[in-house]
Amino acid sequence: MPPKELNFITSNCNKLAEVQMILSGIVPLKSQNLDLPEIQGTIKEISLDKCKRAAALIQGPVLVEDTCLCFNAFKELPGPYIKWFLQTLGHEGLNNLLVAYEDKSAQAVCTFAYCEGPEHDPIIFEGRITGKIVPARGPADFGWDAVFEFDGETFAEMDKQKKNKLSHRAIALGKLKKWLAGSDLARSE
Ligand SMILES: O=P(O)(O)OP(=O)(O)OP(=O)(O)OC[C@H]1O[C@@H](n2cnc3c(O)ncnc32)[C@H](O)[C@@H]1O
Ligand SMILES: [Mg+2]
Repeated sequence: MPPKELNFITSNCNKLAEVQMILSGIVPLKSQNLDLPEIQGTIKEISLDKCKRAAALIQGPVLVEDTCLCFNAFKELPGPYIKWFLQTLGHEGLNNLLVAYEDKSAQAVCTFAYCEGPEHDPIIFEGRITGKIVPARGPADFGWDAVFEFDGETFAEMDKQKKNKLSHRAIALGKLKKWLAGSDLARSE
């Protein structure tokens, strides 16, 4: 039997709110608040491992997501370690890291992984958007949104609906939606 809903495992309520908005009317979404251990590795390896851990814990189908912020001048670091960089250095510190470089461009990368259960291989959906790192503007309530500028606006200044149409997360979920449209999961709604 195909699952009738997606179970998004995340400890981040801001991510959850965006995923709820983007998937609204597409597929029923439930969520469990778990902060899963994250390995070191490539973006793909981290998401695959996170998904397998979640499926083993929940003993059922799960959707997980990992977000990276990759500075091009830093050859894509901090990447998956952005959470710890942000927590330690703050918005100003992220800007200071790039002071010595002319290239302030950065890629926001969102990688969803879905699997049907502990015995199944996860499927990956990635979304990527290029912007630049700027001094903070707008509300500081979601991660690095205030220092990531895309098309003249930081994500924090941007209307939520607009962010959720064009963001790294929207691009990744666009791929997930296409996959759902061709799968039993989408038909089971
Ligand atoms: O439980 P999980 O889903 O892992 O939630 P998390 O908050 O630990 O998230 P990550 O491990 O993916 O770390 C990504 C970091 O980037 C931040 N972040 C994620 N998506 C973002 C977005 O769209 N805009 C700004 N910051 C974001 C988030 O707050 C973290 O500090
Ligand atoms: Mg995390």
